[in-house]
Amino acid sequence: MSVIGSIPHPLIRLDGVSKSFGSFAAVRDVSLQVREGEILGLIGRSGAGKSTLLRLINLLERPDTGRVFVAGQELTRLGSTELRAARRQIGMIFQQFNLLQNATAAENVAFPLRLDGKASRAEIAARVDECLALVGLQDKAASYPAQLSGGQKQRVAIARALAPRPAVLLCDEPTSALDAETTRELLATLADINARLGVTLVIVTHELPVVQALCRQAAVVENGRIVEQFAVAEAAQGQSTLAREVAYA
Ligand SMILES: Nc1ncnc2c1ncn2[C@@H]1O[C@H](COP(=O)(O)OP(=O)(O)OP(=O)(O)O)[C@@H](O)[C@H]1O
Repeated sequence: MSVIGSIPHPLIRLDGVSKSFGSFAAVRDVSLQVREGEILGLIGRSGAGKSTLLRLINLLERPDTGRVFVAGQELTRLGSTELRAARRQIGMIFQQFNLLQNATAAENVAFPLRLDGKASRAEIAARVDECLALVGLQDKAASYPAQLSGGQKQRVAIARALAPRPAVLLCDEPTSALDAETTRELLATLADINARLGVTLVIVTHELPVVQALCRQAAVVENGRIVEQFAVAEAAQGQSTLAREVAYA
């Protein structure tokens, strides 16, 4: 099923992707296209397969069948060295932030750049400053994760994900551990990153307000399939009751 129709030169394209865990089919024959600069929400009930679908985009989960393309490259054909290089195009953030606890905010942001081994110390330091500024955390460069609030930790995670200048940012329930006010601020930061840097966002959430606040497109995931896809502005006018039911279930 092609849910966003046929987009010329989509930035992300999944073709007939399936993934099972043992005998359980978590994602079933999903096809999806995401245009460059898009903000797409994947919504649905717990266990519907949203996170698995997201992780198939950067091959954190390898599909059993189907093909995955990002920025014109078929990831499902790449060997491990090429895949590592291709993944620089794809940043990711998680519900529980996944920061290195024994490293400062600046060291966390520098981590992917150090791993990459291409930039000089001075270049890394400049990029770290830039990325912490993007998320409004320059003054926390020397703080450790334990000294930061949940919202600040997620901002460090965003800065770290952006450091290698990805084209795509995958967000797996990025606000589920945050209160309402912090959620609003974080979603504004993500919208700003999309607008200023043109980074394409794909965000998994079970909260419809998150989709309404941030996304332009939404896809409803149910039993491992995309069962509905819609433009969020239309849904706000009351055209998608299914989405509302699913998200609030
Ligand atoms: N590594 C794994 N091994 C076994 N089963 C898994 C694994 N990852 C996911 N699953 C199962 O696949 C199904 C889909 O999981 P997934 O995390 O993609 O759902 P989700 O829609 O993101 O739900 P949630 O919001 O609860 O995370 C669930 O039933 C889950 O238990």
